[in-house]
Amino acid sequence: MRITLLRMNQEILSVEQMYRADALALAAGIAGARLMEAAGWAVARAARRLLPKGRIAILCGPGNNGGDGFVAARLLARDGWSVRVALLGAVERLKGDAAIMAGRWTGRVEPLTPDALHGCVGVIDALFGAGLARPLEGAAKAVVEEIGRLRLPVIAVDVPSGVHGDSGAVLGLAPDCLATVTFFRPKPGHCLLPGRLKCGELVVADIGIPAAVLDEIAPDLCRNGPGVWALPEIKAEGHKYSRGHVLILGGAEMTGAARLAARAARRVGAGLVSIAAPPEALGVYRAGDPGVLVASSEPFADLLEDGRRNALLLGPGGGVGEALAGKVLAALGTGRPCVLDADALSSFEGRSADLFRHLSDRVVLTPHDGEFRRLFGEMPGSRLERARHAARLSGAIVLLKGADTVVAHPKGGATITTDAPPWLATAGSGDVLAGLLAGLLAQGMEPFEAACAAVWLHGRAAAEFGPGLIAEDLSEAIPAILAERRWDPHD
Ligand SMILES: NC(=O)C1=CN([C@@H]2O[C@H](COP(=O)(O)OP(=O)(O)OC[C@H]3O[C@@H](n4cnc5c(N)ncnc54)[C@H](O)[C@@H]3O)[C@@H](O)[C@H]2O)[C@@H](O)CC1
Ligand SMILES: Nc1ncnc2c1ncn2[C@@H]1O[C@H](COP(=O)(O)OP(=O)(O)O)[C@@H](O)[C@H]1O
Ligand SMILES: [K+]
Repeated sequence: MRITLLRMNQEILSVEQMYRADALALAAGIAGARLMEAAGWAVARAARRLLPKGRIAILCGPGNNGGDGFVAARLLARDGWSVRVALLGAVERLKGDAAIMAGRWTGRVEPLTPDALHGCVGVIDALFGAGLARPLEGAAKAVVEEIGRLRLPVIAVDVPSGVHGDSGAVLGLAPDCLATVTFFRPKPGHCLLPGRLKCGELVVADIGIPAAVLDEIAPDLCRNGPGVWALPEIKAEGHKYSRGHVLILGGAEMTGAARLAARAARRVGAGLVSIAAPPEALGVYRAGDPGVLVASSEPFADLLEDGRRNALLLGPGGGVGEALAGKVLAALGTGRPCVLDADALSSFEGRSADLFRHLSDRVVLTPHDGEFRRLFGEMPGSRLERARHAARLSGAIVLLKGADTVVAHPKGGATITTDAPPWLATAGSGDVLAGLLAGLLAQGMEPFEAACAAVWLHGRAAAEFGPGLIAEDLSEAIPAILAERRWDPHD
């Protein structure tokens, strides 16, 4: 079964899917040269907007990325810009649409060397796009190094040359761009680090590929945002139990973590939040926020008996060890939606199979990279591939935290969050995320959507607050975000 993302209008296409989109557009009777003209037009438009007026170096590669460069050169020259075109390889070796576009360029074509940059105030990087197969070397490498030395502003065509479209990895080196103009839909490499940081502003240009090709391609990856989930409604006839009851397991030592999570769960709308505290720490928790219910965590099974406690969160400050592992298995045994974070994950280091056999897509695992390694070992591939693989392997939803947080469903769907600010990297911020997620689960959201929504709200709260943020601030920024009635699904 494929999972359907709500109003999936922020799709991300893999490089292979993008080639298929191209092929389907051609099969529908749209000429390749027309797509390339539109691509080059979008690049020229971005260049006019962003590059300083002066001589522009247009660096063309041996494939279709270079073809887009030739179109941009022609359009800019026609508008009176001074351009200098340099090609990697010989014009006679260009093929297909790239050869056609080189033919339509009537100016000079110089060989690609760092000299081509001299006297230029900006660069269009049309060396390699989707076809990048290996690290930059020779003349391409030398020119990109020189761009860095000269600190020239660069607009990349499709991707900064050297950035891998699927993984966001930099093969060898890639220019730091002012903007990147890609076509039809973004690719994972624009969203994952370090590629995203190389891109600068991302412009996604419509080049005439009909959106209907997506019916055939059926993408299962998208950018996270309000377009892909809907927050729970607050019902007029509701009462606190109908808004759900979150049960959070607190620890004996790190008592702040569960309290941060509890406050977040309440702010995001859970009707009730209980912290289950070890007997020796009950006093600490009882002295905390008065609106939180506090109960002894011993015996934990008793607390799980009341089915109204419909969303469970274990791990923040929980203390790594057998005791926590046992409680995790008891919580999973209820079949209720469950968030496993931090110590709940680390408690299964070296014995992850013991955990995985109890997981399902009602469970969300929320590791950062370190916890991920403890649970899943060293895995090859991009963060997207790793999160997807881990979700398949464990059977749970995996929310892999970081600057480019990935949420992956065991049956295939995934999102990447591209707009969380870096000042979220502060102690306790992960506990708040776990609390937001548990609070949304308690209100009945599907776990995958709840995970995506929690990540987005968390990032948005941090963005609204700005630098200087500490974990305690995050929950306080949530009400203003919930009050935003008009969410543009395209933003
Ligand atoms: N797919 C689409 O719908 C469209 C694609 N267009 C452009 O087409 C591009 C893809 O074109 P191509 O498939 O021709 O691929 P590229 O133009 O990215 O590069 C392919 C060529 O570069 C060589 N190459 C790859 N890595 C190299 C390296 N490190 N050093 C030296 N040579 C290397 C390959 O052997 C091949 O000859 C896109 O990035 C985009 O710019 C646009 O024209 C518009 C339409
Ligand atoms: N550079 C960054 N940019 C955006 N978000 C980040 C960055 N670094 C960390 N985060 C986010 O901050 C949170 C940190 O969580 P975590 O690592 O669990 O910290 P803690 O355990 O201290 O709460 C995660 O949501 C993560 O995605
Ligand atoms: K490029």
